[in-house]
Amino acid sequence: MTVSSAPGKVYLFGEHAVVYGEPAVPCAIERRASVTVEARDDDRLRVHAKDLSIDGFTVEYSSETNATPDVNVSESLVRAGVGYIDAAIEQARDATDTPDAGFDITVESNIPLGAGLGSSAAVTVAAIDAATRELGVTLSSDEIADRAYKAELAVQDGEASRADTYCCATGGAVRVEGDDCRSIEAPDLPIVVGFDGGAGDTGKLVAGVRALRDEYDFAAETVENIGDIVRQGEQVLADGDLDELGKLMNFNHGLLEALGVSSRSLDNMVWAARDAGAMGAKLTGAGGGGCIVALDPTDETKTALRFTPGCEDAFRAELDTEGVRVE
Ligand SMILES: Nc1ncnc2c1ncn2[C@@H]1O[C@H](COP(=O)(O)OP(=O)(O)OP(=O)(O)O)[C@@H](O)[C@H]1O
Ligand SMILES: C[C@@](O)(CCO)CC(=O)[O-]
Ligand SMILES: [Mg+2]
Repeated sequence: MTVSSAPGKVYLFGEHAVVYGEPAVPCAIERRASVTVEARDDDRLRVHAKDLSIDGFTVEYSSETNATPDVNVSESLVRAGVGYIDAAIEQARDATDTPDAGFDITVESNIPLGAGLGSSAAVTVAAIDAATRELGVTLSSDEIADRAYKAELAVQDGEASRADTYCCATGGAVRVEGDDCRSIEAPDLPIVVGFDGGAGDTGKLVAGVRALRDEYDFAAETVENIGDIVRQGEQVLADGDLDELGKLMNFNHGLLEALGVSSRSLDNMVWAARDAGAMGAKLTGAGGGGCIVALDPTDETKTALRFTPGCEDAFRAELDTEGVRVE
């Protein structure tokens, strides 16, 4: 039996624009997904994901021949739920040259699903690490990141950047621009996360931005402008100027809002954080619902968020310097 875990992440800057080759800066946070893998004697997969809740149902799913999930939902919905695990196992089989390897897999996570904290990347990265180790192969974190990116690409219909998967495989703060992925230095960041209890569909939101970008030149320019914010933000991060970092995060949120990926509850939480004195606040990840990230060294933002209608949870998130690891 092998257990691996990987962290979730927040974006300081650059989500969505990173899909079109602009740079982005995600940071791993101390919330992890953990995947337990046990090799089977046959070629079957049994996935037990007790946290997996899509539109209010929980599923324990086995992809064994003729097996059905223990809930009354369509096969396609369940497939969507376990798609990242299936794609991760495909990568692990390929990496170990064992196309018929079967596994019992258990996923446990304290990263909210579909909420912009990179739960899909964390689950995919941890599953690839655990399954390959279970078969006696140890991949470098760069190779795990590359394979996890390919798995995300497959599930998200060919629309994904390397940012989430590289960040959660490597840990810490990273910079991703196209295929160029690297770790960067970051000062202590007083990160506060607000969660509206909801989720957004990454694939749909990315497709929506692509449609706007194709239709309007100014939407394409908005994407490029996000890239300009990231380039400036990198310098500000290196200087450790948190007030300026916050201003740039606010600007980034405005442009994401313009691209149609915010929501009323995300905007409410962003404004509650700013009113409470946060240095800056923005949505994180694909958007549509889910989480915001704010910078505030005091407890004011966290407290204000807890009293904000539509905010279900608010917590401080420490930068996690460790990426994927075997437990
Ligand atoms: N605990 C878990 N157990 C099983 N599958 C999970 C778990 N957490 C996430 N997943 C998979 O990841 C999917 C959510 O990924 P999605 O990319 O939509 O959101 P996210 O990664 O949380 O947010 P973002 O990509 O915006 O950062 C779930 O539908 C499921 O397939
Ligand atoms: C929206 C997006 O930029 C980030 C999702 O966490 C998609 C991606 O980079 O694959
Ligand atoms: Mg994701």
